[in-house]
Amino acid sequence: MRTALSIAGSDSCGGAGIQADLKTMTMNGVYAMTAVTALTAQNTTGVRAIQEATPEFLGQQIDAVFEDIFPDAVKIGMVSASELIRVIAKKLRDYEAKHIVVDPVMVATSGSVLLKTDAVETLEKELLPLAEVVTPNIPEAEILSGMAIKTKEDMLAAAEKISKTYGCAVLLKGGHSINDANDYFYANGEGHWFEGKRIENPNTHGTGCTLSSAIASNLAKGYELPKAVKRAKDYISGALGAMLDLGKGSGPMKHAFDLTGEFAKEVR
Ligand SMILES: Nc1ncnc2c1ncn2[C@@H]1O[C@H](COP(=O)(O)OP(=O)(O)O)[C@@H](O)[C@H]1O
Ligand SMILES: Cc1ncc(COP(=O)(O)O)c(N)n1
Repeated sequence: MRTALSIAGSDSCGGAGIQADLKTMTMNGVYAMTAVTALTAQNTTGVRAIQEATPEFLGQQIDAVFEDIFPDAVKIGMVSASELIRVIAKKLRDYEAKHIVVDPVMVATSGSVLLKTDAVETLEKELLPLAEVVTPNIPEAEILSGMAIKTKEDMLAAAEKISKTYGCAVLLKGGHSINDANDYFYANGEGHWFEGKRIENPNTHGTGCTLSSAIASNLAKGYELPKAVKRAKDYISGALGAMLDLGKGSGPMKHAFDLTGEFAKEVR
């Protein structure tokens, strides 16, 4: 069985972070492992408190995983502090980790800041150059590219700039635009759109986490990056389309929806 490691924060309400990653990887037929960067006391209305792991303890979790069950892919989500980012980057370099997907989580859907301001630079310098693909949403891409993104053309320019600056592929997610759910993919000097049908579901807590861990799962299974992204888009559409409605705020998605076609055959 193929394996994947999520290095991310825990979300007590189960919709985002480590919990979303475990559900997504499992549903995508991959054995999931974790290294927890922080605990959050969080629900669908917001983040109430954050308790970071110490850098030493985070390093020990990563060692424990790599020395025993070497992951076929690694997804990195919320890492709030520079010291934690540095430990992750060092370990991934030392172990020569494969298929690294970086979701540069900065602000939760509810508006809470999940990455300290001074840590943005560390993330850019230390983690992005290790990534096979980075998956910013529009506000995150504005920070990484230093450009305002107001139009489709701005999305193309920002994705190209991020890719060329950090030497990785970029999937710039359009979930925050009004009319569609089209994401722009740029790699090796070429770009194209991954089109998604916008689903009228206000419950989008954990969409970014889910998409990035679905991409990591597909890379772990041996799919090339563009196909891994396409399948991850199909997965997120299924999870949003299952129309779960829980909690008082932006609720989580349903992962145990009926998988069809290719997916169903693989995970059975
Ligand atoms: N209402 C929606 N309908 C369909 N796809 C969506 C919707 N909202 C977000 N997505 C998709 O979910 C993925 C995560 O996007 P986004 O919500 O922008 O990320 P984040 O959670 O990091 O802000 C993207 O592929 C995006 O296109
Ligand atoms: C622990 C943790 N990690 C990440 C997110 C971002 O969630 P989203 O995918 O909705 O942007 C979150 N709210 N909590």
